[in-house]
Amino acid sequence: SPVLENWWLKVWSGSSLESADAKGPVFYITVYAIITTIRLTDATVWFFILYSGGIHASRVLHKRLLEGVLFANIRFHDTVSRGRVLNRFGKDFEGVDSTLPDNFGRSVMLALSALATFISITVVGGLPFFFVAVAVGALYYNGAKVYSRDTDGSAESVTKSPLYSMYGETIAGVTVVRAFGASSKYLRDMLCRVDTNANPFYWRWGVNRWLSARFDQASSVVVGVIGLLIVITPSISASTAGFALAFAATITNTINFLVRRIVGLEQSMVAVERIKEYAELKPEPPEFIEPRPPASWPTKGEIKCEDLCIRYAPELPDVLHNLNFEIRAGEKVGILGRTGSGKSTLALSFFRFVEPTQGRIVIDGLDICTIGLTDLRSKLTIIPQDPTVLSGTLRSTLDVFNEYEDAEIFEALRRVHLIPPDGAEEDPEIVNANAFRNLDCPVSEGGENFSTGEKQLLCMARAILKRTRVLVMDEATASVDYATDELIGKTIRQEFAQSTILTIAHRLRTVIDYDRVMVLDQGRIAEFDKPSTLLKDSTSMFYSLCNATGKTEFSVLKKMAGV
Ligand SMILES: Nc1ncnc2c1ncn2[C@@H]1O[C@H](COP(=O)(O)OP(=O)(O)OP(=O)(O)O)[C@@H](O)[C@H]1O
Repeated sequence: SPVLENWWLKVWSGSSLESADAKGPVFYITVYAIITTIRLTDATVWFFILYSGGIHASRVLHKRLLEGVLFANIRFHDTVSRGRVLNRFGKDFEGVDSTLPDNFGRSVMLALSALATFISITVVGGLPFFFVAVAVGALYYNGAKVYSRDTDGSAESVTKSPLYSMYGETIAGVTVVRAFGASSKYLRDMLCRVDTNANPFYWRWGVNRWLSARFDQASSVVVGVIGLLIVITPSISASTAGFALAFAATITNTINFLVRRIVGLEQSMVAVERIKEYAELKPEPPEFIEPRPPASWPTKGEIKCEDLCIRYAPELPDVLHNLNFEIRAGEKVGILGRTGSGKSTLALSFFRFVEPTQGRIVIDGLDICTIGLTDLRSKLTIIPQDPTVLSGTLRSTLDVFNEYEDAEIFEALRRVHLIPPDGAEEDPEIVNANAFRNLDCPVSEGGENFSTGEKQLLCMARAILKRTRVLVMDEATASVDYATDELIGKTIRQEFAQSTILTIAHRLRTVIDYDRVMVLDQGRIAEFDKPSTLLKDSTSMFYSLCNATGKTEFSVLKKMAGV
């Protein structure tokens, strides 16, 4: 269109000189208006198509990224900081949403415009103009190469992740940071990271200005050379000369912006590349595998571990070494061992958060690696070390899938002693103050409005509602007082009388009356027997663990174990 407009201006300006039957100004203005209207409509449609396409691409990419990150294996979440993930969803998507379509559209438009300019100069001016155009092109190309090399768009993105990470971590740990009087240190660190992140931006604009200055110089040369050519070529008409000069002046501008847009496009594509990297992460195994296990699986809760070896990543050493054991249906087993002996890893392996590198886990005759993750995880219950409660209401926390009646939920809360048993005498003021009586009571982010012990009890109530055949508890009552722990212990034994229970415990009282205890030592089973049998053997590790609790506690433990 600009070429058409300029061409028409040339025709118009040359008409009175070159032809006898020149038309009136209304004719020329009308044609010029039509050309301009076409140009405007064309640009509007072009940008509409471009932005609709951009938004569609963004949606597709966002969906893929979200699925990629949500279904990525646990190792990814272990090793990649939240800041990096947030950066992909934030800054990188901003690039795809807003700058990518614009850069793409304008790059194409400017490239076409530059091409049209080159062609018109050549057609109108002949071969000398063509050679000048090629020389100018080479000059610009050289500048563009330096510009592209020096404007590394990824630097801005890469330095943003530590900023996000630090922001998140500092906000989450603000009380600890203040308690240690480290606020100013963190502020300084944060400002350092902001500087590091702002640096590439500053230099990018420096390079932009360099490019403009360089191209302006080139522009002067081009206009000068064309002016000289016009002067020494008397055969060129005044309108053609004006046309060539007008284009020479605009071409520098066009190419300047073309180069900046192409480099911008390159940088926007870096964002796409980064999003694609996370969208194509190795996912966890499938949710469902046909044939699916029977709906009633596991009916008994028999567990068999055969030669089980677990490691967190191929490059890391084994954490569990060739474990072989069997747990009978309905058996209650306590798992003990020093810190780092692999207790939590064993618990996680039942849910395939870490996959066995060797061996297998069989529950009721079914190798758990042969079934889908949803089927597996919905049939077992884990109460993890770190109680996870999401924001919402008490009801949505306890009954995530909206499956239970209010009465059932209250019953579960009663069983974990968050509300007193039916018929118990209560002070009306306490009744009103007890948040657990109201299922619509708000639960803030991460359950911050509850104590850790209360959160553990909420997780326990959730498990009671679900009531599965296999229950794994990882220090589930570590933050609960002794008296409540004992009451919970009783509840668990009643509610899960038919279920197999594996309990990781630091408090020996929790597991002392269990059927058997397994003592792990550096990822190997050191002892696996009845607590009373192990207590009778003064050389056993279990005996020394109990003995280490002190004289009084040791005699209580012995009594509880029936020794
Ligand atoms: N996500 C992880 N990535 C890599 N190694 C891990 C990971 N989690 C645990 N480990 C390693 O596995 C070993 C066993 O850890 P695990 O958490 O199973 O011990 P634990 O007996 O449960 O300890 P604790 O009693 O402190 O909870 C440790 O040496 C630890 O370094």
